[in-house]
Amino acid sequence: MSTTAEEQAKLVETSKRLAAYQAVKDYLLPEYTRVGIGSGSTVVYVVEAIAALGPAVTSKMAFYPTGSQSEELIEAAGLDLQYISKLPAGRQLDVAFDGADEVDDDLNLIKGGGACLWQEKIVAASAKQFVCVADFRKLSPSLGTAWKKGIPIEVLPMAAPRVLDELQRMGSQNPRIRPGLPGKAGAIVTDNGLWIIDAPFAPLLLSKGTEPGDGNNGVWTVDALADALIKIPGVAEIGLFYGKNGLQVASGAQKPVAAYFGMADGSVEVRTASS
Ligand SMILES: O=C(CO)[C@H](O)[C@H](O)COP(=O)(O)O
Repeated sequence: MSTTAEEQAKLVETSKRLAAYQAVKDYLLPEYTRVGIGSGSTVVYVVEAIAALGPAVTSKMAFYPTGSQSEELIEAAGLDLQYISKLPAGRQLDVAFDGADEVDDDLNLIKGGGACLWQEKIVAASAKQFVCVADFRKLSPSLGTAWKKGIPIEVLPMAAPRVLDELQRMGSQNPRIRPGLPGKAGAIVTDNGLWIIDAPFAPLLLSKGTEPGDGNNGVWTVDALADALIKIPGVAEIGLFYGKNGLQVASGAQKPVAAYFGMADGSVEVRTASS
């Protein structure tokens, strides 16, 4: 049976909400005091689920945003807004929730569809546990399969032409500076005053158990590509969240400990990191 675009959009929203409520139920413990809040449309439901717990649970918690959108979400929900820049050295967030544009079988992520990737990575890596929430469209065997717009890369504007050249040399097909939203002339400007380049690559190989793909034949493993991208002069941060997961390192993990997917049949699929 075919679904209309409107029905499909409703299904997607329902699945985002299901994933968000389940993730909050499983990972937001009442004793927690510091919580990271990511960006995007799925995180709206995370904040809704948290606010629904009421002040008896949330009043002892501080919430740390990943940009101006999540700042507004936290404030509008009446939750205590704090900043990661004020988190004392040696302290971590108890948990951080965020969405993703694509999630592979190894829980590597593409993020940055909403242009918030740099702060998102800092907040995720500042948390003891990073939990991803998404709808069924984000599940993918390998990054670059479902999300075709390219890997979001945050760049210093003056370096953008050189970065584009280098990305093409690395095999990216038609990397582009992301334009501003309707009504804004020129490039999109991030919360950090930088630009975003979207760089499509051929689907990325999982790093685990694979010969390192170094791009020589146009094929990269996630880790090899990420390590190469972050070294390009002018690149501030990349939208690949990769490397070790939160079970393997005490802090600094970019990969989630668990990813929650709202499915089209109304169930929630949970994928957890293996050690
Ligand atoms: O990385 C992000 C923003 O930079 C978002 O988490 C990602 O784009 C997913 O967004 P949505 O929940 O709207 O699908």
